[in-house]
Amino acid sequence: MAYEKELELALLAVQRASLLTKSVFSSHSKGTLTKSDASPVTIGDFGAQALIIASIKHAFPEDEVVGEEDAGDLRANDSLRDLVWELVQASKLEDGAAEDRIGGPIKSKDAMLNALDQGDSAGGRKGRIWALDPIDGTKGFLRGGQYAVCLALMVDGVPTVGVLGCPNLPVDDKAPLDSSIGADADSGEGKGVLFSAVKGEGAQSRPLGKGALQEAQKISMSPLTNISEATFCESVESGHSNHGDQANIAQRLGITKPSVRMDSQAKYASIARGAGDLYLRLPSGKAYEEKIWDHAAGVVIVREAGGEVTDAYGKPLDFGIGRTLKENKGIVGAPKAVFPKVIEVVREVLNAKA
Ligand SMILES: Nc1ncnc2c1ncn2[C@@H]1O[C@H](COP(=O)(O)OS(=O)(=O)O)[C@@H](OP(=O)(O)O)[C@H]1O
Ligand SMILES: [Mg+2]
Ligand SMILES: [Mg+2]
Ligand SMILES: [Mg+2]
Repeated sequence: MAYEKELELALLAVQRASLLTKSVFSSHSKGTLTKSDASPVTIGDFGAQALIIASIKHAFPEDEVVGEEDAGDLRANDSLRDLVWELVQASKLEDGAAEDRIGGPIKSKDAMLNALDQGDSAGGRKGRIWALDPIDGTKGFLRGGQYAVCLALMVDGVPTVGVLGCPNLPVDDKAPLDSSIGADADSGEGKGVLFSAVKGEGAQSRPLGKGALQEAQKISMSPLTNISEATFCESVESGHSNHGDQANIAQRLGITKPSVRMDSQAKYASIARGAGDLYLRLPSGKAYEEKIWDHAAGVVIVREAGGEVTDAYGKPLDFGIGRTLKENKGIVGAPKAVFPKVIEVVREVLNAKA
């Protein structure tokens, strides 16, 4: 199998970081800060990024990383830095051999800050670059809703290996997807899934455990024959995608089921395993460049499960031009068989506004 070592490293690193985020949710003060774009970041985001980058650099020292966070706030705030350090030290896989394969514990506070700062790659079209979102859906995480730890390896600008850790999704791939899934105050007890895919090799899910990797099973998108029976997933925040346009598209497709709103790339995971069908993310109107770490892992997983993902105009997503998808607007994901119909209707709705 291609990229076997990269996949195992990504699965174990995402698993360890997902366990860190769960421990922040259940027992720590979350150390929440507000970033310059008014979005939240917590000690969970910092700790998860440091651990994952340390694992990548242990196994593949030459690889670059495009990560959402950096160590700036921690370098300026001693007590926050100490909180993250405590958290990082406490986050170990229960299986010693698995923990060793991802490099074991980070050696010092300085090493932790340096790892965090190594997510500073400018991205690009050449070579091996990892895209990392240590907590996607930070607002969902804070509420006890959906969030995801997201890691993808891009090779020459093409997402090639993708892993999503979704601690608050049900283990059962076919569990019904209703609108309560993205809601608040989920303890995550008995839940947690690791999704993964390698380009050309299919997509899988397995329970999110605490030690060695558990057995995986193949996932695939639902063989949707009647599009009016589709379930579509969208963001919780109306500022992140246009709920009005999305409702309009659903109506034109004859969809009567209410949308399922949830934070994070848990949306991609949910359609990839056939629990939902469509992912609609229409531009919210404000000038916004989608970040590659918000999509790269989910896109490989959906494609390998039998889906297609492009921007809202049907244009291929270009992950090779930097840290953002600046040549794309919005995102649409659907099973391959119905994708052309979905894009046709999305274009109609966008053209009607132009
Ligand atoms: N204006 C705007 N438009 C589109 N997207 C934005 C915007 N602002 C932020 N973001 C990014 O959205 C990430 C969360 O996306 P979601 O689809 O999960 O949105 S939501 O949280 O459910 O509302 C979120 O990821 P995290 O920061 O990792 O939580 C942001 O990177
Ligand atoms: Mg963020
Ligand atoms: Mg994100
Ligand atoms: Mg994030």
